[in-house]
Amino acid sequence: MSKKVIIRAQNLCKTYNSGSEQHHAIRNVDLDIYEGEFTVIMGNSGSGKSTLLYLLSGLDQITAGEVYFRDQRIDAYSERQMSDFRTRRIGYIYQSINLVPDLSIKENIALPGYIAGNKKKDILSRAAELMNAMDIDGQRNRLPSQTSGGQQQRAAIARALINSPDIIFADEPTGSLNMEHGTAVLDILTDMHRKGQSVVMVTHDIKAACRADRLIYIQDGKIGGILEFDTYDEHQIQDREAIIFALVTGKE
Ligand SMILES: Nc1ncnc2c1ncn2[C@@H]1O[C@H](COP(=O)(O)OP(=O)(O)OP(=O)(O)O)[C@@H](O)[C@H]1O
Repeated sequence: MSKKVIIRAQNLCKTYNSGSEQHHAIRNVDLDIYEGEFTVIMGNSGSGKSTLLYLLSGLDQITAGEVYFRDQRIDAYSERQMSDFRTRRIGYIYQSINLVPDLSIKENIALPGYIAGNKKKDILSRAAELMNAMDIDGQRNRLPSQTSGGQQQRAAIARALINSPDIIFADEPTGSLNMEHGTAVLDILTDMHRKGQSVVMVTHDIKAACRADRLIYIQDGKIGGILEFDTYDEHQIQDREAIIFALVTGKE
């Protein structure tokens, strides 16, 4: 069966201008992200991973090239279409978690549902289902500051899922977590992917990268290599780690 493309980038470029200086962060990238796959993006610090994630998800404007979501060109969207795309089609998980400090865990999770204009009853039942799945039911009425980093990141994942997005983008979702919490978050993402969710995750962590169906290595704003794997199986983790390590160190 042929794979379906969910996000396509063609000749994608991003240049940052700071004063008289220009920095070409993404340089002529052609890339397909497939429906239902767990795609991982790796690369050195400053190689352009976060920038690429922002461009593929429509969170930042491209300098040149084209970005497609299925057959629609998102870089040509009107402001209204883009806002609708961001609210309904994608879920974004930030390394810094980014929960609203004055809202409870439940209110944070529900917020994008209200922004999308969904019915309160539906939002609350979906939020309850997600809090249960993320094991944060007991924290529902607490402020983020009254919960652990792992619970906050699980709440951020629930928030990203509230509108049942077509694709989840996660920028180093385990970066601020200890190993136990980080593994729990990876297990949740892997489980979502097994149920058919398309996931794109940036990570520095080779163990986390082992969850990938497809690994994209970014080097100086270009694609430096791509690895394709079979379905993730914990028993193959050491082999997979060695393959990823060889790609990453061979390119540095
Ligand atoms: N707003 C900006 N203005 C100017 N330069 C920027 C801006 N944002 C990023 N850059 C530069 O673009 C390059 C790519 O940045 P990006 O954040 O995408 O890298 P990254 O691979 O995600 O890095 P890290 O792993 O350290 O998070 C870097 O050299 C960075 O300094």
